[in-house]
Amino acid sequence: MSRGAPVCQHHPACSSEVLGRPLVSPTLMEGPGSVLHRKHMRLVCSTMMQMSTCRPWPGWRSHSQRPCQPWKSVVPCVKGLGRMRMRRRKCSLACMKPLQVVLEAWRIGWEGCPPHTGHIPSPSTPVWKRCDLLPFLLLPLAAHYIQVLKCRQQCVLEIATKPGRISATEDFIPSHLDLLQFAYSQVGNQTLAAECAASYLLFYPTDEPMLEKMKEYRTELGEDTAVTARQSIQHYVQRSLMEKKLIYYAVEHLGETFNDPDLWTPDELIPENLKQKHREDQEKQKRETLDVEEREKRGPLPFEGIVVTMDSQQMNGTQRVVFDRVLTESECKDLLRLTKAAGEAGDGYRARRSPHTPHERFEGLTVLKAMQLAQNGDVEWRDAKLLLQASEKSRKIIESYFTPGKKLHFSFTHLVCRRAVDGEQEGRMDLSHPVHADNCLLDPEGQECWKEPPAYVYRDYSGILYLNDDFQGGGLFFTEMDSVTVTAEVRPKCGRLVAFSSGKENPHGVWAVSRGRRCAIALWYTHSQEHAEQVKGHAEETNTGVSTWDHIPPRCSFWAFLGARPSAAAGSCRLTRVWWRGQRLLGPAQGDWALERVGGCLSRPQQGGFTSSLSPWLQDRVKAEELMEQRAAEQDQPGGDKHQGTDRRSRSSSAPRAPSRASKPAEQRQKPGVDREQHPTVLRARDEF
Ligand SMILES: O=C(O)CCC(=O)C(=O)O
Ligand SMILES: [Fe+2]
Repeated sequence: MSRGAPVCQHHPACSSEVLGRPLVSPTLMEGPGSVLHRKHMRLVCSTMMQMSTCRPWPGWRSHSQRPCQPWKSVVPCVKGLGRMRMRRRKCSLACMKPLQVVLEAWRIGWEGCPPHTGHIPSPSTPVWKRCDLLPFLLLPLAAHYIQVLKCRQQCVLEIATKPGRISATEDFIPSHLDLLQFAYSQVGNQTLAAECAASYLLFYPTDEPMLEKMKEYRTELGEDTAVTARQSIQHYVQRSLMEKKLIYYAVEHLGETFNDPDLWTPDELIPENLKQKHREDQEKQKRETLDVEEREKRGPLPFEGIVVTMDSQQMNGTQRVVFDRVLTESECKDLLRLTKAAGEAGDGYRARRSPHTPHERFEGLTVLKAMQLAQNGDVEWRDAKLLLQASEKSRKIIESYFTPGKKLHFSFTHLVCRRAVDGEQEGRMDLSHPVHADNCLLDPEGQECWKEPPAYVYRDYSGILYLNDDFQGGGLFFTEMDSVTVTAEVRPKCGRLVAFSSGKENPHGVWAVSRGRRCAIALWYTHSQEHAEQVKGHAEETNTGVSTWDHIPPRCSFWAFLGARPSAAAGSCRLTRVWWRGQRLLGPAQGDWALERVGGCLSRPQQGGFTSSLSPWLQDRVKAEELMEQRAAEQDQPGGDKHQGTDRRSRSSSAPRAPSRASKPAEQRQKPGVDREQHPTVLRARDEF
């Protein structure tokens, strides 16, 4: 990387350096094909690279495709720079519009003023023609001007935001120039490479690696050859610096605030009190980083018998771990029995049978669905309860390992199986689950992961608790941000829990399941109380006619409306709109579906097109736990069925059962003879929940 430390710490390629472990060893950092070389290739400019035709992906088996030559991207990259300039100019002009209006009004007022002072206007003169008041107009005008400057400063974010995205690429222009200088040097155009390097140095004048590069270019081009930065970049930097100076002056003296979009703003421009805050933020970030390192030296796990099979280091990444023996063979069998019912329920993926690949069928079961099935007598209570317990056990393990002392809440849990569709496996080249990150939208070309909807941005940790290994394929793998370089693989097996932080540091995917059925409990956790699956009273319903985002409680990240077509049959409702921070994600803005009946806070965005009862967002886990409690209370009552059904109690996992609704009397269906006492050995000594 040619960029220096201040930028480096914000750049994904350097993030592991910040965490204390260099991503690449120095020997790997040079020469074509080196890690550094590849990293450069994938930098910001790749938005414009034509890589889609030549990019392989994990699972790709054809040898016919061309290797990539990303430095061919110089031309689109240069074009990109031109387009960028135009967009920024347009944006700046738009910022000036309100100022022009005010200035025009002012000019009209000023024209009527006599050339000398001391003019006393008559009281009936309109305010804007009161020349004696003109000095007082200056203050609002200055405030207005500062707004214009701030607006212009934000223009860089507009050009750095890809179409369809909400968040901008950090340090966009300097990164672009950095890539461009590299690409030019690769194609042997040292003059333009040097020009780009000089332009880059306008942003980061003390950047050591780039200064080094400049020296090399000068030597290659001859000391007499003049190397200057691009004029457009010179103007841009000069003007931007001037704007920043004025804005920061206003911040210091007029109580303005400013969210500087640039990382390159020189330190000396920033007022002392802001610097102080900046330093404190950095300190905090450093402390958090250290905390992560510190946490690598973990304390004892909250359960006996569990082993850490692989840690982050062994998995070539950060915040990754594999635990074994989280479940016993018999527990896996019990849970697998539950998955049979999941096959019919088709829940968990919102009833989509093949959300990721047509070559596999996905069958899922949420904790609530499992409890409801148990209530109906379709599955065993103990199996449904085990699902709740296993997910809580995993939560405790993950919390104690990654975030001791900081509560992790459930965000979403489902038991999910992927079954290879017979006759559909021949020549298959896709994945069971494409490479993704769990809390952001992975953009491998841009080397970014966008933390914005529809990603589940509030997820902090992910866990997958595997139940079996009698299938072909189906390994979990981690990659770099490019989504192709595999850094670690995990083979599922009963009782194995893989856990990792849900962010961009952990892109992952699942190899195709080419034979059999692979089952696991997928778990996501959050630090945010707001998004916790189990917070009682969080979900709410209202009939108060919320119709715009302004009416929605600020603590809600998402808001959904349930509505019915005026002509729809009574009770047939569907989710008609979902809002996220003022933006509509789903459904029409106004009009034909406008008959909203109920609105409510969502803990996660609901993806389109499902029909449901009135409260689809009511928290699964709360309800599941309530059902469980209800069930336990029923059994505690004299005459409760804990005195019945000993046959079930004594049945072992190895004796297959076919739970059948028809075989049970109706009253027993509600309370099959299982209670907490019946499974003291299912989870071991310290397994209190
Ligand atoms: O099942 C697995 O191993 C991973 C699944 C996964 O990554 C996901 O559901 O987000
Ligand atoms: Fe995932």
